Amino acid sequence: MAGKPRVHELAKEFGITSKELLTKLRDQGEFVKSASSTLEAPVVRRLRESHAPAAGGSDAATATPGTGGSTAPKPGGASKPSPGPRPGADPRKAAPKPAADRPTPGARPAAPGPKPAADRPTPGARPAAPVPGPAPERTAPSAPEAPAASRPAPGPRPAGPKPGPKAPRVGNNPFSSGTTPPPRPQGGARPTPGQGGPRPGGQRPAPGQGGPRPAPGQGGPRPAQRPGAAGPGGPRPSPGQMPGQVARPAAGRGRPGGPGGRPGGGGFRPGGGGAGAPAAGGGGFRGRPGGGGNRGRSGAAGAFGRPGGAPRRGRKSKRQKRQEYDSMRAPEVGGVRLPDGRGQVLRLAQGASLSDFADKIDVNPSQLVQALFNLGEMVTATQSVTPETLQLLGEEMGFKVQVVSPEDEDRELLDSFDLSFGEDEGGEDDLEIRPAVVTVMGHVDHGKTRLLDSIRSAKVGEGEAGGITQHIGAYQITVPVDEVDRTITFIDTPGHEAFTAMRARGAKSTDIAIIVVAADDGVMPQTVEAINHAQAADVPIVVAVNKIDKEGAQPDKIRGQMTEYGLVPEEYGGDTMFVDISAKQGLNIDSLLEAVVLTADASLDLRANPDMDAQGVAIEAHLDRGRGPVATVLIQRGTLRVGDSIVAGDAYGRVRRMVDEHGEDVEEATPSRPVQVIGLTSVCGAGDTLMVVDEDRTARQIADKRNARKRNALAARSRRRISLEDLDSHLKETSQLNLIIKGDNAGTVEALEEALMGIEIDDEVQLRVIDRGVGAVTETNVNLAAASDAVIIGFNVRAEGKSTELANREGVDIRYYSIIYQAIDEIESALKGMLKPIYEEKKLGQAEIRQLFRSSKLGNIAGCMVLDGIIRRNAKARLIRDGKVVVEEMTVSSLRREKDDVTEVREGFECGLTVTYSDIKIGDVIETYELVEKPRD
Ligand SMILES: Nc1nc2c(ncn2[C@@H]2O[C@H](COP(=O)(O)OP(=O)(O)OP(=O)(O)O)[C@@H](O)[C@H]2O)c(=O)[nH]1
Repeated sequence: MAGKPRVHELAKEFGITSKELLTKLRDQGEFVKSASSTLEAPVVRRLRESHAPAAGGSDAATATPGTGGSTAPKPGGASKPSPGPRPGADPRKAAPKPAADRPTPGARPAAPGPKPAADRPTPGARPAAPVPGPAPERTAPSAPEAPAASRPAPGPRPAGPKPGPKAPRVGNNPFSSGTTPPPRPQGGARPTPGQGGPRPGGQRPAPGQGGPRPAPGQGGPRPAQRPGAAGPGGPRPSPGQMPGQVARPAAGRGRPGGPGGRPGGGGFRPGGGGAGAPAAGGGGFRGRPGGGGNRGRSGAAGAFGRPGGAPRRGRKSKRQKRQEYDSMRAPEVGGVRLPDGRGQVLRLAQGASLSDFADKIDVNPSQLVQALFNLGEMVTATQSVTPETLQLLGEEMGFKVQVVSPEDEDRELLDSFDLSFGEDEGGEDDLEIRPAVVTVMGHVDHGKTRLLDSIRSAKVGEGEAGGITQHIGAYQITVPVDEVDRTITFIDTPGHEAFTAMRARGAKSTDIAIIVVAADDGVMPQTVEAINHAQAADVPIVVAVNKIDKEGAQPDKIRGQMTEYGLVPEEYGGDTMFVDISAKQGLNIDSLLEAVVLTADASLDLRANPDMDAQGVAIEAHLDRGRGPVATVLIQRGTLRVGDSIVAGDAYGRVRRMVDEHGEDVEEATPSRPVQVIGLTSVCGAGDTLMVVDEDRTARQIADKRNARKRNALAARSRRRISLEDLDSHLKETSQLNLIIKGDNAGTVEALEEALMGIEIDDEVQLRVIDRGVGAVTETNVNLAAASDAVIIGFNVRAEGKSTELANREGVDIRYYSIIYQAIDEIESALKGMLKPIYEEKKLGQAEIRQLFRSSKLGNIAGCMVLDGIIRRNAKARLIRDGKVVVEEMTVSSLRREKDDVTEVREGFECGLTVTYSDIKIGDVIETYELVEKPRD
C-alpha cells in the first residue's frame, strides 16, 4: 500500500486482526490509537520483517509464523507472533521443552550461561532446555528473573548482563529499534525455534515455530543474521555491546524479561525480547547475535544495539533514528504529540496565527489547533492568537517563544529597506535647537480644554495674523522669556488616554507635561493617572494649579498633595514648577508658559537635525470629505516638504499640501512643527510614525507590510482570551459584549478602544471590538451590529442617513458620547450587569423534628419545633443529623401550623412540614435558607 499504511491494512496483510496488531504495536511501545491509525515507515518495515517469514520463505525460518506455522502447530498462529508468546500457556504445555521456553527468559540466559556459543548455534538446542528452570511463565514478570538468569549465563559472555537491559520495547527508540526490528518478531521466532521445537504444540506459533523451525529457519537460513544462528553470536562479542545499548531504553520496560525469557513465546516480545535477549545472550542467544557474525561493523552495530547483520533493508539512517527517537520523546500537548523544542528560541510576530507557529516548527497547523483546543482555547489556524497563548503553547513543547513587539518588528521592517527611525543623522554640529512639545493632562473638568483655549486665544489677542483658527490637533505659540521669543508646541488633544495610546506605539511625542489640578478640587484619580503616565514616559512635569479665581481655591493644599506623588514644588525645595492660574480669566498664563520653557531648558536637550529626511509622529488623522485623508503631523527631526514621499503607519502617499494651525499653506515644516498633511492615500492612526522615503514604491511597500501586520494584531487584540490558567473553563459558556466604535478621528477611536479593552472584568465576560472607524455611524455599521449583536459607540459622531431608522428597526443600540470617561463608565457597568449573578446563602432558621406522622398522601410528615429564625414554605433546606448534614438541597414542600397551611412559622412555635426527602427521623434538624443575589463590586 502506498503512503502510510493503517493498522487495519497491515493486519489484513498479515492475516491477523487489527486488535492483535494493535496490541502488538503497543507492546512494542508504539503510539497507536486505533485500527485506522497510520504507521510510520520504520515501524511498518519492522512489522513486515517480522511477518515476512510467514510469507517469504527464507527468513521464514526465522520468522515464526510462516515457518512455525507450517511446522508447528498452527500456522495461523504463526502469524500472530504475539500470541505466540503469550502462549505462555503453550509453553507450559510444551512442558517438556516448553518449560524451557517459558523459562526462556531465564532460559536464555541460562543457556547462554552455559555455553553461549553453543547454544546459540543451536537455536533449538538453546532452547533453553536448560533454562527451563526459570519459569515457565512466560511473561514479563519473568523478565526480572530472566535478567538475572541471563546474567549468570552471561557470565560467560558479557552479553549476559545486557540481557537484562534490553528491554523489549524498543519500539520507537531508534537505537533499540535497530535492534528491535529484527529482534522482536524474529528474534522471538528464532529463539523460539529451538524452543518451539520443543513445544510440540508450539501451539503458539511462536514456540511452535521456533521449535520447529528452529533448526530450519534459523540455522538454516541465516544463522548468522539472526541471532539464533549468529547466536552464536557467541563469536561476536559485539552483540553483547549492543545489547547494552539497546537494553537501556527498552530494558527499562520490564519487557525484556519477557523476551529473553520466553524465547519463542515472545512472539513480539520476543522481538523485544529478542532484542534484549540477544543482548543478553550476548548475542549468544539471540539470534541477532548471529548477526554478529555478519556485522563486520560490529562496532557501530553495537553502538546502536543493532545486530551486526548486514545492513538489511530494515536498517535506518541516523536521521530516521533521530526522528523516531524525537517522536518518542516528543511532548504531548493536550493529547497531541508535538515536536520537542528543547529550549529552542522561536520568534513570532505579535498577532501571529497558529499557522505561522506551525510553519516555524514544521508541523501541521491542525495539530496546534487541536492541542490548543485541548488546552482550553478554540482558535482557527489562521486566526491571530495572543502572545500569552503563543508562549504557553510553546512552553508546552519546550520552545521559548519570543513574541516580537511591534516596535522591534517595525525596526526590522525598516531595516530591510535600509531605513531607521528615531535617530538624528550626523553629529552634534548638525543639531539645532527646537521648541518643546507640550501635552496638557489632568482630571476631568479641571480645566484642560479651557487652558488650551486660553493659550490659543491669548495669542489671537496678541493680534497674530489670522489668529489660530484651525483646530488641527496641535499649535505653536511664542512667549517672551528673558526677552527672547521662545516657541512652544502644544498638542491640542487633552487627555492622557491619547497620550498613552501614542506612547504605547513607541511615539514619544511629548517633551513636557502640564498637569492641571483644580485648586478647589484637589488631586483626583485621573490627576494621579496623568502623573503616572508622564513619569512612566520620563517626561518632566509642570503643575498648573487652576481655578484660583474660585472661592475655596486652596493652591497650597494642592502643592502639599502633589508632593505625595514625588512632585515637590520649587518653593519647597523640590524641582517641580507650580504655577497658580485661572484658565477662565487668563491669569498667569504667561508665567505658566515661562515655567514650561524654563523646565525644558533645565532638564532637556531639545535639539534636532533639520537637514535630513523628515521624521515625525501623527497626532491625529481623519478623513476630510473634501481633502481626503488628513493627518496632523508633528515633525520630530528633519524637514518635511511638499512633494516628499511619505509613509505614516500603514498609510503612504506624497505630500500634496501642508497647512498650519492658521489655515495657511506651508512649504516646509521643521522640527517640533505641527502641520496638517494632505496627500496620504488612507487615514493613518494617532501615534503612527511618519517618515520620508526615497520613492513612492518604498513607501507603499512599507505601508502594505504594516497593514498586514496591523490586521493580524488587531484581530488578536480584539478578542479577549479565555484564561488559560483555568483550562477547564474553556468550554464554559462565556458572555460577550461586542462593540463597534465610531469616532470623529482616529486618535479618539484608538484611545477609546484602548481604554475599553483596559476595563478589568472577569474572564467570564468578554469584551470584543469587532469594528472601528472614523466617521458617522453608517448603515453598514448597523448591519454588522445587527448581525453580531453588537452595541455601537459613537464618539463625537452621529448616525448618518437612514442608519438610525435601520438601527431602530433592527433593535441595534447606538450610544453617543462626547466624554471618554463616560463611555468607559457605561460600558463597564454594562459588563458588570452581564456578569452572572453571584448568590450567597442566607440562613432562615432551624426546626427540630420531634414527631413523625405517616400520611399515605404526603408521605412522612415531620412534627417540628422551630428552634430559631423562621421556617418558610418552599424554602431550601438541609437535613442535619447528629451534627452532620445528611441531605442538602431539599425543599420545604408543605408547612402547617395546627391545621392551617401557612407560609412561615417563627421561632418557638410548633409546626408540621414535609420535605422533598423521605428518610427523616426524630431528632433530625431541618435548616432552611435562601440564596440571595450578591451585588458585584
Ligand atoms: N472658575 C473657573 N472655572 C474654570 C476654570 N478653568 C476651567 N473652568 C471651568 O471648569 C469646567 C471644566 O473645564 P474644562 O476645560 O472643560 O475641563 P477639562 O479638564 O477640559 O474637562 P474634560 O474635557 O471633560 O476632561 C468648565 O465649566 C470651565 O469653564 C478656571 O480657571 N476658573
